[in-house]
Amino acid sequence: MKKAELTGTQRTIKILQLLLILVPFTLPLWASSEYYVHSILGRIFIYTILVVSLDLVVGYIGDISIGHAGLFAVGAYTMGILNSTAAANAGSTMHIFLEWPFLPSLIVAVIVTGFFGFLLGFPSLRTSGPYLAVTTIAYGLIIYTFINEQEGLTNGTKGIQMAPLNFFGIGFNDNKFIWIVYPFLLLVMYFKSNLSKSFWGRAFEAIKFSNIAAESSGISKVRFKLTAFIMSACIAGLAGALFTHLDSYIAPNTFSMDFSVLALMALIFGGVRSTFGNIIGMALVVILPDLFTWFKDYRLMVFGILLLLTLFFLPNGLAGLFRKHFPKLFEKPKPIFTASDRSKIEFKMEECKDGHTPLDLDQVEMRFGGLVAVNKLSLKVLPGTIHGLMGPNGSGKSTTVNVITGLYNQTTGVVNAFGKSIGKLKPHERAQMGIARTFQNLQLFGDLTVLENVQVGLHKHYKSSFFAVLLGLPSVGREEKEKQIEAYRLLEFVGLETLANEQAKNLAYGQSRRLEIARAMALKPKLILLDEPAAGLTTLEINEFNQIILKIKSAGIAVLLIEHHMDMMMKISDEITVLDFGKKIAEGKPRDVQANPEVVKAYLGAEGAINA
Ligand SMILES: Nc1ncnc2c1ncn2[C@@H]1O[C@H](COP(=O)(O)OP(=O)(O)OP(=O)(O)O)[C@@H](O)[C@H]1O
Repeated sequence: MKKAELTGTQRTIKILQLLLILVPFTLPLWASSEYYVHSILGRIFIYTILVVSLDLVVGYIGDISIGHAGLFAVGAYTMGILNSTAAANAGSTMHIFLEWPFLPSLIVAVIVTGFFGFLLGFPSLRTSGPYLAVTTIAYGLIIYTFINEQEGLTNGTKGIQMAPLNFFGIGFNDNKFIWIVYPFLLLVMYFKSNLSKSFWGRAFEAIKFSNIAAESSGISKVRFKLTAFIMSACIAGLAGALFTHLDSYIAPNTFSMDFSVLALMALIFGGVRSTFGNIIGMALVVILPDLFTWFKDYRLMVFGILLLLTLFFLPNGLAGLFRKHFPKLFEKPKPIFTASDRSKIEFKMEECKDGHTPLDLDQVEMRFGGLVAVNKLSLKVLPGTIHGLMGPNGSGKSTTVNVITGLYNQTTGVVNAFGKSIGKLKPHERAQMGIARTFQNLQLFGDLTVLENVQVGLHKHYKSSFFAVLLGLPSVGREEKEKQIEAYRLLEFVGLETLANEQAKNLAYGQSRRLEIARAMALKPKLILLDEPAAGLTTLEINEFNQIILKIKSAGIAVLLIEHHMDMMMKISDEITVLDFGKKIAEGKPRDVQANPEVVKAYLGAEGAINA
C-alpha cells in the first residue's frame, strides 16, 4: 500500500516542523535570558506534559478529571522525598531523606503515580460525567490534604527544597534544564502520537463513543480505561517529578484544585486530541499572566471567560480553528489501496466447523422487576443458516439479543454458544469468542473514518504488544497496513469502499447500517446477531441487504435476524421463531409460521393475515 505522495508545500511544512522541533535544543547555547528559557519555556514544557496526560483521559476516553493536580503532586513529592537531600532541607521537619540519584527517583515517581492512576481509574468504570468529575476532585483534595499534613514526610506547608541538579559535574539548573525537560516532552508526544494512530487509540475512541459497541467489538472497557488512567498518571507523575527541579522547590499550594482546573482549561482552550493544541493551550495559560501582570490576580476569572468563549465559538479549541483555516498543516496522509495491495490480502471468515451449535438458548428468562421481557425461551441457531426472530413491538427480541451478547444477565436459564455456557462471560469476551452483533439504534464511532470503524471490529485480530505500539516499531506499521486492507475488503463486501476515508457521522442512513454489518463481520464471527438491520431502508436497499445477509450465510456463519419487514424475513430465513410478550408462540419454516393462527393473532388480531 502506498501513501499519498507529499506535495511540495507539504514537504516544506514537514521541514519547517522539523526545524522548529530542533530549535529548543539550541536555546541553552545562545539564549541569554534565564527567565524566559529556563523559567517560562521550562514551565511550558513541563505543564504541556501534564496536559498531554490529561488529554489521554479527557480527549481519548472522554472522562473528565479535575484531579490531575493530585497526580502531578504525587510525582513531584515522590521525586522530592527520594531525591532531595538533608543538607538542602536543614532545619525542616522531614524525617526521611533517601538522597537517591535523579534518574532512579524519576522512574520510581512515574511508577508510584501510575499506581495512583490505577486507583483513580476504578471510579471511571462505574460512573461518568459530573459524578466522575466530583470523584476526581475528591481524589485531588485527599492528596492535597495528605501532603499538607504529613510534615514528617513532606515538610507540610514549608515544602521541600531540592539539591542542585548535576550530571558529571555540570549543573542543569540554568537554561540547560531545557535539555532535561524537552526530550521528555518529545518522548511523551511521540508515544501519544503512536498510540493514537494505533488500534489502542481507536479502542479508546470507541469506548468514548459507545461502551456497548466497543465491548461488542471485543474491546474490554475495564482494560482500556484502566490503561488510559495508568498511562495518564505515569505521564502526570513524570511532569510532577521534573517540576521539582524547575524552581528547586515544591510546596503544597502549587497542587491545589485551581491547578487542575487550569490544566483542564488549557486542554480545552488548545483543543483535545491535538499535540499542537496541547502546547498552544498550555503556552497561553503560562504566558498570558506574565505578559499582563495585572492579570495574575484575575487569571482564573479571565481563563474562565476564555473557556466559555472557546466552548461557544471554538468547540474544537484553537487547534480546531487552525485546522479549519490551514488544513494542509494538519492533514493526515490517507491510506490509498492499489489493486496489487488488495490482491495480496484476503479477508477470510472463520467457519463454524467444530460441530457445536452456534447458539442454543435453554429456557432463558429475563425479568425487569415485575416485567418478564423474555419468558422461558428455548431456541437454536445452526451454522450456515438464517434464523429469523419476529414479534410485535415490545415482545422481547432486542432483550434476547442483549442477553446473548451479555449486556443483560438472564434471570434464569442457560445461554450456550459453540457448546459452552456463556452466561458468566462479559460482552467483550463473548465478542472475542465469535459472537458479533449490529444495533437497532445505530452505534457507529462518528468521528472515526468508515475504514477505522471496521478496523475497530478487527481489534481482536491485532497482535502487536502495547510497548511495540508505543515505540512505533516497524512491525506495528506493517500490521496496521495489513489490517487496513482487510478492513477495505470488508467495505467492498458491503459496497462502501469508495467512502473508506469519510467520517462515519457523514454517512447516509442506509450506508451506516451497512457499515455496522462490515464492522460486525470484521470480528470474523461464527454467529452474527442482526437487530433490525433493514429498519428505515428503501425497498431497493432492503434487496441489497438481503444479498449481503445471504452472502454471510453462504460463508458458513450462523445468523440470528430480527426484522419487522415480513417480505425480507419470509424470503431469506431458513427458520423463524415468533415471540409475543416475551414468550415463544411459534417456530418453524417461514411458510408454516406465516400461516400459524397464533402468529396472525399476535400481529394483526384474529381476523388479519400476514402477507408475504
Ligand atoms: N433495560 C430495561 N429495563 C426495563 N425494561 C426493559 C429494558 N429493556 C427492555 N425492557 C422492556 O422489555 C420489553 C421487551 O423490550 P424489547 O426492546 O426487547 O422488545 P422488542 O421486541 O425488541 O421491541 P421493538 O420491536 O420495538 O424493538 C419491553 O416491555 C421493554 O420496555
